[in-house]
Amino acid sequence: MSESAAPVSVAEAGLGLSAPVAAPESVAAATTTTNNTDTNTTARRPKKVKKLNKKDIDEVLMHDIVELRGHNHWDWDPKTPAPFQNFEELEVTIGSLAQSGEGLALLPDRGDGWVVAVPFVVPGEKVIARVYRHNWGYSHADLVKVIQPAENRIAKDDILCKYFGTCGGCQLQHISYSDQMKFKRQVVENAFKNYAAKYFASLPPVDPVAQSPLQSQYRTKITPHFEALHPKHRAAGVVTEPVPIGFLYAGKRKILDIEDCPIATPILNEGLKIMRAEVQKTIASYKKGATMLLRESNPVVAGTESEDPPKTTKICVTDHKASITEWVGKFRFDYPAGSFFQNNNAILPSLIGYVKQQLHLPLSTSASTSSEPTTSASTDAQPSREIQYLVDAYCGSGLFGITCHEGFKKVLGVEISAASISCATNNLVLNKLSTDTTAFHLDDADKIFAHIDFPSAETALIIDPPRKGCSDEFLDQMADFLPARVVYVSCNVQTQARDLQGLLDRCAAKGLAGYKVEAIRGFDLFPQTRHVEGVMTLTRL
Ligand SMILES: C[S@@+](CC[C@H](N)C(=O)[O-])C[C@H]1O[C@@H](n2cnc3c(N)ncnc32)[C@H](O)[C@@H]1O
Repeated sequence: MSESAAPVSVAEAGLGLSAPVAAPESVAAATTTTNNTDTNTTARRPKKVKKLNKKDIDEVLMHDIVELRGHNHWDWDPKTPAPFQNFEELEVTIGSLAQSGEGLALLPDRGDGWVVAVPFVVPGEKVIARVYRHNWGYSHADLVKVIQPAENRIAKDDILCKYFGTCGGCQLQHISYSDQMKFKRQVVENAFKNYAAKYFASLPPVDPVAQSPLQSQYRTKITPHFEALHPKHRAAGVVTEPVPIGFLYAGKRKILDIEDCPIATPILNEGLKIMRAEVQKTIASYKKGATMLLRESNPVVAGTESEDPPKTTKICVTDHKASITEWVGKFRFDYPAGSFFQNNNAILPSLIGYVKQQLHLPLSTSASTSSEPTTSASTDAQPSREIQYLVDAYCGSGLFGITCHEGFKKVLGVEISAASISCATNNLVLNKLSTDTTAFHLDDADKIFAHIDFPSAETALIIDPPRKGCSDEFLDQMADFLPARVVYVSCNVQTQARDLQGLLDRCAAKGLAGYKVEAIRGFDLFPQTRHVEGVMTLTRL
């Protein structure tokens, strides 16, 4: 990271979120949110984990707490008791926004500088928070009331969803979309600062986050839950009132009844109404609760070739095994409803266009351009002369291998799920790609290079692993093979940054120059939530 792009807090980064100001009339001056009750009085010390995984959200939060507190939190005495009564209500001023989307408030006079994490707030705001769970030097709290809202808090009437602040699905609807983009850029930067710390000074500035064309009605998959009736009521066939069907409350393992989700596509909300009615009618037949699946699809006969993408009608599919049909630009993908596919179709053309550009950056020159992502998945990117082969690791049903195949002599995808590989192979046929030049293999990505005879100096590698990131074995073999270009796509920027450091460490241990990081950029696949997709491009030195 260059001097000029030195890390700054979210407030400093130009969000204008820091100064507390008088409440405009229209602003929600009082916001009551979740009422968590699972308090304990002893602080829990998280293990300082070497291998970050998706459960380590507390560890990621610690980095934000250290930044706010200004001294090393890892030295904090774990025996320090939480300086609060159970469910104590406190007036606090929010100092920064953590990557979890929670606001952090430092209480210098409590417990040697205790920190309180409060959801649905904006830096600079003065709020009443009720603490309910204590960790190592910080406590989680519910937001009780905003007493001095920030100028840029979205007015209550303009907030997208009436369940915002109660539902655990979205964290950011109370801040504008442009502020969400600044926040997410900072999340990406902080991930590299904290998890690729050894190499942070040499990284290029993190590019602005690419926006989603749709900021609501974008999710093509939702999974609402419901609980079964109490056994006593079920046995007696007594249904006193409808069961809640929806998503988890913020901070609680309890289901909030939701009849409409504004970030889901319209057809999914129509499907949700029908499914909710059916579940209520048949609730007595459920011995256990369940998670429903609703996925948007295009109405074509699955597996058969068809014309151009249909422009209008969509359908809602609820059977896990049924086949979904989805277009990304000119490419068609069929896959089982229950398997992985990206959930924001609207942004995929620009994500794919950007990945194509990055794959084909010239190898020999410094290509640290922060070019805007293109808007079409069929971008005619010219292949660099040197790169001829593409490996798509963790390929799923072939999204990157198929959409990015142009300009490569051969493309090979590897994936551990047999169902996904069979879809990827079928998708080759549907898109009329030659199976001589593009192929998908069922295997563990950890053994990917054992089967590849592409020359490494002419090979580009796309990595798109699950949230836990790459294994040590995967990084070992990557450092042995040394592909000329790597484009790493990830829904977890912390594990992505950790893997960068792991790869560069391995190269350094072999006395190799390793890789130059060309670009790091977030893509907003998840508007209104704290999540961001990271894309990082590397060139072998
Ligand atoms: C985030 S998804 C990406 C899929 C695909 N690139 C896409 O965008 O649709 C990660 C994929 O990695 C696969 N996967 C998980 N562990 C794997 C492993 N050890 N080897 C190969 N594939 C794996 C999962 O089945 C899943 O399809």
